[in-house]
Amino acid sequence: MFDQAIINLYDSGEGIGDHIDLLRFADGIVGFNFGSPATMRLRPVVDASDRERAVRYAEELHNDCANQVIVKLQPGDVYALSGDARFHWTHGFPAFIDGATNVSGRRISVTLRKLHD
Ligand SMILES: O=C(O)CCC(=O)C(=O)O
Ligand SMILES: [Fe+2]
Repeated sequence: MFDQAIINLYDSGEGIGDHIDLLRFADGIVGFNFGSPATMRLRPVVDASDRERAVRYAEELHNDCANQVIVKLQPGDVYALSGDARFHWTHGFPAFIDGATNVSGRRISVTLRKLHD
């Protein structure tokens, strides 16, 4: 099903901004969380019907943030993004949350994806 794995390394004070993964990747993305616990934030984008636009401008197109979903990942946890969560919601790991670093120590993530044929 998957044909690639990306490994990301985050030190304390680092994160990844809200984004939608590129459309060249198929639906169904799986991520493993190792090392530090970390908080993932998902937010719906306004009018995600145009997927190209949603991917390109994901950071500016956030809808009502009260609608956001916070997922607290422990070491060894696995998450999956598919359907709306993959195409119509952004995901990100803020560097700081309420003034505190999201990652304490080092975090390693492994993300599995499939490129469209
Ligand atoms: O570090 C993670 O778990 C997420 C990485 C990610 O969203 C990405 O590489 O597109
Ligand atoms: Fe991503």
